[in-house]
Amino acid sequence: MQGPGCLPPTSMLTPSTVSSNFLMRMSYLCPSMTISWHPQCSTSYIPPLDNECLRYAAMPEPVSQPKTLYDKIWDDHVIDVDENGLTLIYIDRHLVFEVSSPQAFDGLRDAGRPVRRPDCTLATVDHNVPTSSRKNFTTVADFVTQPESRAQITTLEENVKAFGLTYFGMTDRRQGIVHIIGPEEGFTIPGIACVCGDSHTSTHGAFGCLAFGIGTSEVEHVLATQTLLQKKSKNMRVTVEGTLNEGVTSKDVILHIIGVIGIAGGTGCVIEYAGNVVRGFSMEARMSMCNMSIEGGARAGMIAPDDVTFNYLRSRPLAPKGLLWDQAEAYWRTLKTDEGAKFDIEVHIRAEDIVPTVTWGTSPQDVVPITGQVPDPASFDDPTKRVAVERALGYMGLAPNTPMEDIKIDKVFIGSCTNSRIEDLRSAAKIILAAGPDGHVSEGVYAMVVPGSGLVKQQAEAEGLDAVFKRAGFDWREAGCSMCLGMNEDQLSPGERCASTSNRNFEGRQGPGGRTHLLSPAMAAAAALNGKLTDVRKYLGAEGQAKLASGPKLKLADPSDFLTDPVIPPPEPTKTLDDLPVALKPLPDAESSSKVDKFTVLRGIAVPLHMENIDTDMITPSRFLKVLKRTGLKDALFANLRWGADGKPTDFILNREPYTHAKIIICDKPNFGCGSSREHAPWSLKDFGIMCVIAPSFADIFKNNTFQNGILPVALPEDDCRQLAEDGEQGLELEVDLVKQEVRSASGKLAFPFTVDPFRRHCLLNGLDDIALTLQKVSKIEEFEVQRSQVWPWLDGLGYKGKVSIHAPKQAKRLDW
Ligand SMILES: CC(C)[C@H](C(=O)O)[C@@H](O)C(=O)O
Ligand code: SF4
Repeated sequence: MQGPGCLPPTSMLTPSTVSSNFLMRMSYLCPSMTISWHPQCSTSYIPPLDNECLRYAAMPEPVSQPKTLYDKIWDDHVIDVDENGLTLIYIDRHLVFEVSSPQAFDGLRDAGRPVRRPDCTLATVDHNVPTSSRKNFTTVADFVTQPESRAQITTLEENVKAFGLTYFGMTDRRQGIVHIIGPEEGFTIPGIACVCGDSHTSTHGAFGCLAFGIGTSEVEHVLATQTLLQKKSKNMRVTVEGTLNEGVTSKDVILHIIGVIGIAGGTGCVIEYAGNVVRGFSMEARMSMCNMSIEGGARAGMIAPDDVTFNYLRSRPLAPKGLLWDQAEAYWRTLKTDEGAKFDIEVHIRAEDIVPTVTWGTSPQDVVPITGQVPDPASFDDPTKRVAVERALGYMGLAPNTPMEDIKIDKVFIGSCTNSRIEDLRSAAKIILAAGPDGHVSEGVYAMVVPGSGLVKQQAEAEGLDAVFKRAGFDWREAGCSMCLGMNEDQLSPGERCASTSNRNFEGRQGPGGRTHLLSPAMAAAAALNGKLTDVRKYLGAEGQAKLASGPKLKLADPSDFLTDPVIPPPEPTKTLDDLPVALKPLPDAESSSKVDKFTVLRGIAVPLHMENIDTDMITPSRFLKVLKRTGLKDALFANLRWGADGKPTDFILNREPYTHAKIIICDKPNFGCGSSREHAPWSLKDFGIMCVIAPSFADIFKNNTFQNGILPVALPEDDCRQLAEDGEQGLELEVDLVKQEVRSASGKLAFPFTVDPFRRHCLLNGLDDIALTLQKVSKIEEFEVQRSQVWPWLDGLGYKGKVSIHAPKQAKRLDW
């Protein structure tokens, strides 16, 4: 239907026939043009039209290659591309929290830069917050007893005031895990580029947007410029078709997928999840899936938006409203992979093959059906795999071939950004009710439920879920990351075994020596009731159904009843640089947070490591993430391997001569630096003196983070790494020559060429600062922002005045790129 005031069909553009890029291109060509959408018929029209506009509007769009969802979103964010494909992309939404931001704000302060788009930035506290009752909360200073946690929280509070950012603090009922609150508030919407200094930013891709984790240096880059320098990832599609078995949730599906593709299976890729099973999932279930894309090594995960997405978002406070909603929805409906679009990797999963799934080892890929057994290392032909399984079983305290259902547990954790949403809590509560009035947490087991946000908690309480949990002996807590990584008091003790709905089971993840089994919320509830890992289907049979039917009835509450807090523009920054408290004054030059040293040729002792999938929890455990600076992390490097429970040095290789002076790591197994985006991992490497890591492959975020800190990641074939590691074993030096792009042994016997992205090489060779380079393109950024406000007007946040100015950096930087 054509609405009144619409243009005649020849100049009428519907979102399905014309791409936003085309509209954008036209508005570039004809700058006086403004673009609007007609609310009733979702038709784009262009008033006022002059002859030039009409000429372009009448031009057919050039026939283009079919595109994937990722291609479309990527293309809509490109500001500038260099000859090597390095692209400056615009970032629409930035979530900030206390762990990965202090050094970034310091960097801004040091350079005299403001936050470019406070209207597109949202901050909260989650990792460090205690989850004990806040009934008697007065101040952070009184409530948070752990001094370093308190310092991180108060530093963020000072920073949001100083820089004028919207903040959900500990007294705000909207506070919660950063990946829960973004979607909950409608801050996350389809089609955007969304980042956060946290690897599980992939969660937001469930809305059909490009969402990925970044390190602290990149957080600073986004705060200062609202852009990022990125290389486009590969397209990967995982299609799940068929009918799910009883008791199988999206958590089981994603664990199964990671088991199939492996922890590095998605490296260098953005995964699109497709198929009837994914389409049938709720937004909560989709978020749990996309959340764990990073555990499959992918940069991001995404699902095309549809009615499920729109229905979830429509009433959210920060989602567009009225005419803007109509415009946005029309655009969002174009965000799907075109017929015939090419994927670099395609994976097909049969839903019928999936049963309730649980991990047995220390990597998210170590999955097994709950009906299965602990694997036997002897059954692995590949010696690397066999050694990895032996190590994992040793850590987990498990004997080969033990039936999974025989494994006793000490603790149960229902929470984390994977599984702490309302549906997760409902599904756990349903199992408790299906156990009948006698259903109770097994003796000797401690079970906790940590809702993902204050609003999830309130909704759960309105639905009576808290009463179900409490009656069954669960501890009902306040929102936060909690035992997912144990930065607050919620931790496992050494040797304790936990059934956990979180996403990482790395060594020491939930506390040094703690043992983690990943599973769904329903499986976690079943484990709590039984005291051991349990097939949830035992509670779903006729008996369970009867108990459910005769038990207390739960009412479903409407989330919009709780989303009633006023939505207000971000506050004005409260401070100028001169009024900042001493702790927030610019850092002295020596500690400046955005300085990169030059890297040309590095010669030094190379420490050999022979483990695959070395994760960043292993490189720098979570208890060292509480620093406010980038330094002081020398002893944090591989801390759980280097220091015994008594604090004394172990015989780990980095504690032995000559490796205490190592400058290079030579690892002969793939996927170095997987897991969390913590930049503390490269910081601790640097503090120890390691300036180069050589390995067969690297996880994407870790690799970016090393470059940002002047550390060179060199990828060489496994066999070359093995030969170099032999020299390392003998305590011989290696030479890494970035000028010639070659690694040589000291004897000159070995010489292996390598390649590095030309831009990154140039920056390292010259010690250049990314942010200063990006700011050279400020006019292109401004131009993009003007177009963005015209084509996607719903993306400007509240309080955006349409004009941002960037202060000149305090010190002159080298800008010769
Ligand atoms: C602290 C943060 C950088 C980290 C991440 O990136 O994932 C954390 O959330 C984690 O889960 O390990
Ligand atoms: S993975 Fe855990 S620690 Fe990291 S953001 Fe999610 S809940 Fe927080």
